[in-house]
Amino acid sequence: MRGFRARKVAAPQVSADVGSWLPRRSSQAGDWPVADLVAAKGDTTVSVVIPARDEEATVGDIVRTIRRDVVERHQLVDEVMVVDSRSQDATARVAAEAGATVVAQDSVLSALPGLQGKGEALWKGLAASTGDIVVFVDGDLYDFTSDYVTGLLGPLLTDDSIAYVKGFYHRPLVGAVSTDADGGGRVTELVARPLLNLYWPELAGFVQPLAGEYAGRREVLERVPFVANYGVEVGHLIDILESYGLDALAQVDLGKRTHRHQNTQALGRMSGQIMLTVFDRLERYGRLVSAEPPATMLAQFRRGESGHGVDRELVVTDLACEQRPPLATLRAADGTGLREIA
Ligand SMILES: O=c1ccn([C@@H]2O[C@H](COP(=O)(O)OP(=O)(O)O)[C@@H](O)[C@H]2O)c(=O)[nH]1
Ligand SMILES: O=C(O)[C@@H](COP(=O)(O)O)O[C@H]1O[C@H](CO)[C@@H](O)[C@H](O)[C@H]1O
Repeated sequence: MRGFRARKVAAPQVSADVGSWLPRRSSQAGDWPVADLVAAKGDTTVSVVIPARDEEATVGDIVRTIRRDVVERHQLVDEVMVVDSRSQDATARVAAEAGATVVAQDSVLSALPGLQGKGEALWKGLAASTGDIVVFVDGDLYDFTSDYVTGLLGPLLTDDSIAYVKGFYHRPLVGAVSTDADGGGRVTELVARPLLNLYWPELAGFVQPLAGEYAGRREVLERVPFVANYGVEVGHLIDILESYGLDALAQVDLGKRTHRHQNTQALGRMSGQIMLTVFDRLERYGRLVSAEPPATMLAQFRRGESGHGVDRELVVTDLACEQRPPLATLRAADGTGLREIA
């Protein structure tokens, strides 16, 4: 019998577009020295907006680090704002004592009914802040450094063709007794990355598509909707890709990110919110038309009082959420500057 010759099968590859985008639009925080950025800044103004719900343990150090390094020592950042997202703890006081401008989420654009969620906090922070460039930083970070801010600003202050920059990092999963060096980003690895690779393979090059640290030009951020809950990040990536193209997006390696982790039931709800956002965008951009809209109720089971025939507590969450419209449409409709109605 002739020797069996395995058919040479080419190794799977990302698309040529992603393959060329990766080296062209990826950098590291160290590529952007703060002195170069101050020189490049000119009269461009920069706001850092920190969404914070019950982050009294961490928000103060984040604000102090930003103020020390890139407000006082180097005049790179013009505004440090914390959006108090209906906190039940001392987040607002801790942030104010650290030197942040603190706005209560529901006090911004208060003529509108307030919504619950991270995206709502970000949208309100965008409306209340003033910078030409806005940097978003989560308020639950443990090893935050101002490199996060300079790294995200680098591409935006030096290349007008870039509209939005995502951070990426190694993401340890810090447990009570051990740490998994790359175990973090569970929703990213189990939900967001597979969905984006299946339906928006143009975004396959993003190392951390759900990164909570990112920055954008106000003129772009005010022209995209904000999903009010945890779907906000994936919604941004898809909407900005569709409206501005892949080359308007970039990413910067910020090293390592350690943050407060939610439990898996909470991440199950986050996953559902992200999936609903992706399904909404699939319909919106005509990439998939479903015969039936997805349901929005998520039933979860946890230890607790028995019921419904099982020795578990049944917890049902409605994952549906509103999407805040692009802020620019509010201004257009109102005919005044947002600042007046913020
Ligand atoms: O309704 C919300 C939910 C979250 N956050 C903030 O958004 C950031 C990221 O949220 P979280 O840590 O809950 O998400 P995770 O990082 O666990 O995915 C944190 O600073 C939260 O305090 C907020 O301001 N309002
Ligand atoms: O990336 C993820 O899988 C989640 C959960 O992270 P961990 O598994 O707790 O490290 O965290 C991110 O996702 C949220 C939804 O997009 C963002 O809002 C968070 O800022 C980000 O931390």
